[in-house]
Amino acid sequence: MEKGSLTFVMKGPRFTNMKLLITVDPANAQHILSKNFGNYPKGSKFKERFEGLGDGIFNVDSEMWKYHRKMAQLLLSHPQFNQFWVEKIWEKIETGLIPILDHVSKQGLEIELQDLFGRFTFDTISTVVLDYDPRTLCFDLPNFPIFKALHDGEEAIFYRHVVPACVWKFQKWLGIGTEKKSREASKIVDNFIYGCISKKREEMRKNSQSNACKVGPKLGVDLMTLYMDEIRGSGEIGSNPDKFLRDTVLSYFVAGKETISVALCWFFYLLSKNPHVLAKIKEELDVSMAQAKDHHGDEKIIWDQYDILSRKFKEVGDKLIYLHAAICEALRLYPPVPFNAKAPIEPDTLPSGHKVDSSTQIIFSMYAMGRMKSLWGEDCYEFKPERWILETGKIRHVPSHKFLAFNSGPRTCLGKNMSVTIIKAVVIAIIGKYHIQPVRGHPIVPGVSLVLHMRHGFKAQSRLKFVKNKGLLAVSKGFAELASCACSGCSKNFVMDG
Ligand code: HEM
Repeated sequence: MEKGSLTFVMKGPRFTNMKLLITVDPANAQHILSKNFGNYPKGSKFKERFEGLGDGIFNVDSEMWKYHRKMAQLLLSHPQFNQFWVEKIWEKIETGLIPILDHVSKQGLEIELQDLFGRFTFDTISTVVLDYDPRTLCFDLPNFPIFKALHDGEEAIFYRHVVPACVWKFQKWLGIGTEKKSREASKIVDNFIYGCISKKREEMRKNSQSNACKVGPKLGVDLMTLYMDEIRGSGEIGSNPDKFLRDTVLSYFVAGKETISVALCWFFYLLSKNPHVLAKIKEELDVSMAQAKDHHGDEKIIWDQYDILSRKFKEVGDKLIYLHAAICEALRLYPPVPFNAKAPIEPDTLPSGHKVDSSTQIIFSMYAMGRMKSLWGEDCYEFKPERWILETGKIRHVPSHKFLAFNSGPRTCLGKNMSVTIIKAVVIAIIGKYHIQPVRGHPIVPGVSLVLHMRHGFKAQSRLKFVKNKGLLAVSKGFAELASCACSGCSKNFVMDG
């Protein structure tokens, strides 16, 4: 594609009236996502394919979309919200992720990191969105039906993108294939979310009663509390507030869960293939930690003191320019959302000269755009964080219509900063203490779906790092305190020999 035009047109079988325009041209991206934004809403086709998301932010246009965007911005600028989710993330790292990595490292076991990171982000997103931690991180990585349900839902949506609408609609009518799975998945997801909604209502009721007599626990600063507070008596959300809340919450799960976990997988995979980048990240981290230590003289910061790491995170995290660049670089090569689809309402001519109308399905391939010599240079296939750093040492600004990982224009991802911060926290917590390596011979290739998963998962081995004069790092503080598993389902005790 790169040698010729950056845009080409494909027609589907005659009876389907399918017309696909596939583009990797940044000028087209800028035109569709920003300059002529009004002509490219999500539209009815998108809504049909993603119908399970109902009236959540992903699926809606116009006033409803503005309403969701306003609410999200209200939450993101809430003074306590930032503190709330950063604390929750470190808590999850300390009590969920690290004990499992300690365990597998000491026992010399293999671990499926895609699954592990998926559980970590599920618990984290659930806490941030619902103020409820489902505690799915467990030594045995047992099955939670909600994971399969989310996976089946995603598969069905992807399927709807690749077959003509008449085919999947017929399957839906017959109740077979991915459509059948998706219907069953919906019930599981609904049970989970509606359960959380009623629990939250009960908490709010108790809270308002106890507030009347000025005692009682404070409610969290999560997304659902904010929406519940806002929509009381609001006419903007239709006649079924619980259905509206369910759609809203589900959209955030879809937005955050898989995207961050696959970003983490590809990041650690790239580090394992590029030890020189890992060494530079560690070096930068050591310098920042030493500076933080100097500022707080008496505190001795070591890798397994997550309480101190988390308190210093704001101070240290923002200074980690090389790590930030490495994260952007990984997202360039492996964008968690690998493609995006759009269609115009009115006929239009794209900057590439192609004419489009409402029957044209426009597809951007973010995956291909991240690997184009014309955009990134001859070394575009290399993992080179340096390309993101200016001579002044600051992060280079790359226009979002060229680096589309977080979308561009008015519908830019709202979780961008949060995602980068979560990835930074996990990387900081892991690299100082463990060597992560893919299991030899395990195939690592991208799958074909809405999200850029590793098709066969990420089987890895984790070894405890050897530190000069200290020998193997001790079992983390979090784990030493946790003799039993921290998940919600098993009551196993894991007694570790130091
Ligand atoms: C590495 C992680 C992430 C990546 C790569 C990513 C990427 C994207 C992309 C490509 C879109 C545009 C989708 C579309 O138009 O169909 C998007 C939208 C969105 N993202 Fe993210 N996302 C990430 C994490 C998150 C997180 C953690 C949240 C919040 C919890 C979030 C919230 C949203 C929301 C609310 C939208 C819809 C914006 C709108 O339509 O106005 N994202 N994201």
